[in-house]
Amino acid sequence: MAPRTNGIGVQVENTRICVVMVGLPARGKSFIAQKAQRYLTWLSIPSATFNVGNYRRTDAPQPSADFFDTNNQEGERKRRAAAEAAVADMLRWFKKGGVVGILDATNSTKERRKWVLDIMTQNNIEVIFVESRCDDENLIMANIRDVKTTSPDYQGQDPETAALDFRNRIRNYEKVYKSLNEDGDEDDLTFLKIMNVGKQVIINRIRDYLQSRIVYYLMNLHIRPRSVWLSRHGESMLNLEGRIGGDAELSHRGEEYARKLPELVLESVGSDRPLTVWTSTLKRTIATARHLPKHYNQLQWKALDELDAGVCDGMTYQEIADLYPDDFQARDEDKYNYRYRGGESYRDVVIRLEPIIMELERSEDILIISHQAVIRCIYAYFMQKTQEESPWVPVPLHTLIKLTPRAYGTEVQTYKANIQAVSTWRGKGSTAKHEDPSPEKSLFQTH
Ligand SMILES: Nc1ncnc2c1ncn2[C@@H]1O[C@H](COP(=O)(O)OP(=O)(O)OP(=O)(O)O)[C@@H](O)[C@H]1O
Repeated sequence: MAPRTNGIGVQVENTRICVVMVGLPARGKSFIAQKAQRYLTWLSIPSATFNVGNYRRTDAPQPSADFFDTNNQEGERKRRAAAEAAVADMLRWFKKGGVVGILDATNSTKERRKWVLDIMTQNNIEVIFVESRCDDENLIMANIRDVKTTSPDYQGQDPETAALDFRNRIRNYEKVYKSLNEDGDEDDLTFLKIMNVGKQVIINRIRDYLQSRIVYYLMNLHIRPRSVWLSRHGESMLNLEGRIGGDAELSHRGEEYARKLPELVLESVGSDRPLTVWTSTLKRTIATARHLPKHYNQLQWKALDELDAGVCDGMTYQEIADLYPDDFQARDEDKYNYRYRGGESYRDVVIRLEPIIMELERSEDILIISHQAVIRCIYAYFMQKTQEESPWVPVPLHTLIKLTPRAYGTEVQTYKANIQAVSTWRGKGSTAKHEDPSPEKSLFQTH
């Protein structure tokens, strides 16, 4: 059997990594875990998160702070049982082909970390500990209000009482908490310690490529409020003819969209704070960005160029179906993996977009003007679309999409320019030049 590879080209046949989160409550462990899982899944690396709190809730659905007191034996027993159940499930999942399993729990004592390390090592699974430390009281309280008072642990309770109880829960953990290698005797462990949301990071004994990708990604995360805007170029001359690829000029209506875009952006930003604009290197995206304010920084990325249709570049779908019927069918059957002859697949596009995603994570407000397939891939990253779904997502022309990352997900808003354009969406099996996606396919709530 050929070795399994994935979106970052790593052979993962023998690699299995358990990422063990470490840190007091409300330090963003679940936030970090779900982002890492989303990134790895997007790159086709089988990954899953095992949240010990979810296991504990089956036995203790709404515990008060004293449940987490280390002198509470009943509480200790139940928390230990929850950790054991999560680890057992993770091991079963690894046996079925999992590659990166994330253990989302406080793991705040050396004993607990050693326990996980021993089990994983016995099963030939590498372990990286990822600790989030934060001593910014304001941020901790904001986190508690943001996500903890609405947690199932406090369902139906007064938010202020819940926040207070959660603060007390943290105090119970603080009594026994040991930061990674705090006493100098965990120096052999592989770990990443993130202090105050990346102000300082410590990296210890990172070994292979996949470990270093995970660490690099996590080092780049930030939580400053921001949005990412996505727009396709204005309608092009080839869009009018229903031809794919090429490097055409904008149509008359496409030009109109380019002129309207600054107003649309201003409306959706809600202030005159400047955005950084990334376009592809193709004429139609550069022309679409041309009327944006001069004080917006603009950058062209080759990685944002449209999916390369190889020998089919410049053809209509009907021409492709006539000339390459087997290819046409193969693409419909597995659009994510189908690679045009001499061109690219969606999978290839995701690989070349990986540096874009990394840069997006590091950045603040960015407006990306790119192409249908590329925007589908970026959208899939933020919205966790599967490989089956993402190549079919309708991304209409003359529409601005605003993505705003939140604690555990991404909010989407769309702004229509109300300038007519052809539809370039195509349903499975169809060779129509311009087909409207059925209303239920329309994903976006429009402004
Ligand atoms: N590195 C970080 N340091 C502090 N806060 C962060 C960090 N990363 C994300 N956050 C914030 O943490 C909040 C989410 O908290 P989260 O639920 O992930 O905490 P947790 O550590 O998993 O808590 P618990 O142990 O109770 O599950 C979000 O509001 C997010 O903005």
